[in-house]
Amino acid sequence: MNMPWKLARQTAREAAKPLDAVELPLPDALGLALAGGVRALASQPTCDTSAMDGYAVAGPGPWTVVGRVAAGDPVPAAVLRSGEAFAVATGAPVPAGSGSVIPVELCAVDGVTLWNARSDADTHPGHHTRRPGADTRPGHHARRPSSAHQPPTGKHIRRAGEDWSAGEELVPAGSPVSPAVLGLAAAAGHDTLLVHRRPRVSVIVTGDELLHAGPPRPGRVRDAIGPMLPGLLTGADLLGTAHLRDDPSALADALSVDAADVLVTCGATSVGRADHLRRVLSDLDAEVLVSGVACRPGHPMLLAVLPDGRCVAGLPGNPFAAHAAVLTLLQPLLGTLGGHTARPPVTAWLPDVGAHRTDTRLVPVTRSGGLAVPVGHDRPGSLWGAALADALAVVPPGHRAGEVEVLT
Ligand SMILES: Nc1nc2c(c(=O)[nH]1)N[C@H]1C(S)=C(S)[C@@H](COP(=O)(O)OP(=O)(O)OC[C@H]3O[C@@H](n4cnc5c(N)ncnc54)[C@H](O)[C@@H]3O)O[C@H]1N2
Ligand code: MOO
Repeated sequence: MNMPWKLARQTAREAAKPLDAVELPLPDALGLALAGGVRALASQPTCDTSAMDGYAVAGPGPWTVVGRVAAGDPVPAAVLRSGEAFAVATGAPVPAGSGSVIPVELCAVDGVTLWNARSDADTHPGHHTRRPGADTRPGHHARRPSSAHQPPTGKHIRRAGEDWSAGEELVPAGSPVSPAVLGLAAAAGHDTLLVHRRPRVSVIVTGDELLHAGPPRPGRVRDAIGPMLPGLLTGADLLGTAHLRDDPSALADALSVDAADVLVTCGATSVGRADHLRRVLSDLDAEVLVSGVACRPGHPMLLAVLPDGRCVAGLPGNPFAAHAAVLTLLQPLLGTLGGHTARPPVTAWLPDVGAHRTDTRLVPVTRSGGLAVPVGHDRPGSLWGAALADALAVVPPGHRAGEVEVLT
């Protein structure tokens, strides 16, 4: 009795535990799952910092410029008093007592005297914003901006801890380490991250009829699964691919590769004379968790656990059936081993494609604006449809038109 498709996926997700956690330098952690939450080692910003090139000011203007601070400088020892200003660069620490920062393009400066030129222009039409160094002609008081306007407190100052505080959890365990997570972790003070190690996979392709180069001919077909698999082993390390004849003892030997966490077999899942997988697994005392799934294509797929804990994913020999089995069983298993939290399903609206009465159909589609469009060419032996598609739509038994899950 074939297992319902949803239950088979769930079973695969729960078939193993996450692999060991390892501390890796940031670049090596890319794509792995966090084994612990990323906590900030320091607040951001660590001190009150200017968000603009300009002048930090205290109290109402005009102000006297009493100092200067550049990016990379320590926090100035000075404490600004009302009527004082400090020239500041974007990213530089502002002195204690700073009420706000006035961007340089809104300032007028004459020697050490600073005005907020924009407020002057606002209240005295005809006066224009002046850049520092522009001709403000000392002594020509009638032409000087003279407003006592005080910019809103805190304007253009990034206060200490405004983004996050030291100790705060920024990204939860189980999240994938994306490029942005790497940048965030560095910003928060980390040189390394604690992540789950990547599952190691060995692939075993079986079949007397398979060719690995050149055109197919009557009785011989090109191996289409071997070339497809590496790109589908998301988040895993492929140790190697063995090509075997239809020979049970060779299959049993290949399944004893103990460097792998997961062994992926291709072919030999069915009931023909040369289909030895189930018998070999039984001889090896494997526990078969999934033996057939109620889905089209791919129903002979299987999942087993060897006595030493290594998992075996059995992909059917028909190439599109093998693709369906990877998305149904192998990817959820690899996700769990790699410590990845399951992501919520992605859905799209699919027209009526003719559901199966008892089995879930996996249908190659392209997606556009929430709509899934079947691409056809979806016979089990052909990867043509899957190659044109950007997802497989999951069509439950009896489904008509409507929203369905899509696998990518
Ligand atoms: N009596 C039954 N026969 C079959 C059943 C069944 O229920 N009862 N199920 C069919 C379905 S569905 C599938 S899928 C296949 C599964 O077969 P196996 O996993 O045992 O694989 P093979 O028999 O070796 O090959 C099936 C088919 O695929 C071609 N093949 C195999 N490997 C590759 C490869 N790496 N690249 C390209 N093509 C491959 C092979 O030449 C066969 O044509 O069983 C059905 N039979
Ligand atoms: O797995 Mo088979 O049809 O479903 O090729």
